[in-house]
Amino acid sequence: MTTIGFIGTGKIGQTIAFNVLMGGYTDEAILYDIIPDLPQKFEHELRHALASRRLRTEVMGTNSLEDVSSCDVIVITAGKPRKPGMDRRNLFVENAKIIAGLARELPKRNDAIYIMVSNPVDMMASIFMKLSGKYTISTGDQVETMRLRSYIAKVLKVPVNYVGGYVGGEHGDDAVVLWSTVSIKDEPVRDKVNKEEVEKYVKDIPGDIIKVMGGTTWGPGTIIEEIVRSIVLNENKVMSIAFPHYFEDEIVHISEPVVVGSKIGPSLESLLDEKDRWHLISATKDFYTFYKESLGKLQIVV
Ligand SMILES: NC(=O)c1ccc[n+]([C@@H]2O[C@H](COP(=O)([O-])OP(=O)(O)OC[C@H]3O[C@@H](n4cnc5c(N)ncnc54)[C@H](O)[C@@H]3O)[C@@H](O)[C@H]2O)c1
Repeated sequence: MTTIGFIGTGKIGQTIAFNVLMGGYTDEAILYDIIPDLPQKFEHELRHALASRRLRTEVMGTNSLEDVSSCDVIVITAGKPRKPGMDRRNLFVENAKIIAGLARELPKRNDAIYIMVSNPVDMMASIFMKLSGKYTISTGDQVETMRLRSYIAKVLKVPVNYVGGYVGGEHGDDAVVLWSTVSIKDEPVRDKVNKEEVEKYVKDIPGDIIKVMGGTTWGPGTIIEEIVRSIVLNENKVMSIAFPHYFEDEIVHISEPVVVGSKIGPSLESLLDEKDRWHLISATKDFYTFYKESLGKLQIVV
């Protein structure tokens, strides 16, 4: 029996929950938000969709955090989204307060897996794990990884399943394409693509979507569902998600290709070339510097 909890049922929370429930692999879902009646009405929407698909998943909308306590996997999307032109890191203070509150208030199960989605996602995962002591991952650069593959497939006019490769580091503007992993039909990509153009696309496209559509929903909503599925069904897929790394005196969440199943790991970092590994170390240091400074500003909360 698997129960999945969703903390936050706004735009991205709804999309992930819908995708997960339509996958038919969970027995129960608990939907939680602070907005009165929102999760309850979303519950009805999902019940109608489940009836149409003839799926027997139980679903409950609630405004009580206590109800999420028995879940096996908990997806956290609570928090503010960025506005057009805004950097994800600008959300740090506002969202850290929400995430710190959840880390303190959420009745915890020791063996649950917490999946952070709220931005800046990797730092929110680190804060949640630091304050709650519970194992937390972040959706990290799996979203960028799919943006990378889709763009290369489009420019080279090849089926997207021919394209391999991962993006790593911190989710957002500092993400790095791990070029030693990028391949077409298992052959290294070499100079078949304009690397600068690819990197620009991966970084710019979410902001461009936000300008027109108000937020990114369908891409991340589907990609994050795949992370949930890989954990629940123990599929052991290699994905570029961020998991806890111990650096200096902090836990930091940095993405690199790693096996994702009911347990996270092993990492495939040792298979990357020297340049890509150097980029990951540099991303870790940069993360740490910003994170430490920002934690300092949050002294009242943390
Ligand atoms: N990791 C990714 O790839 C990715 C992709 C898309 C969005 N996001 C991030 O996800 C977050 C949510 O985005 P959105 O578009 O769904 O925003 P949204 O405003 O539509 O939804 C956020 C929801 O969080 C709820 N909320 C706020 N505080 C809460 C609390 N303490 N407990 C429970 N719920 C609470 C709000 O009531 C709201 O319903 C943002 O930080 C956004 O940047 C991340």
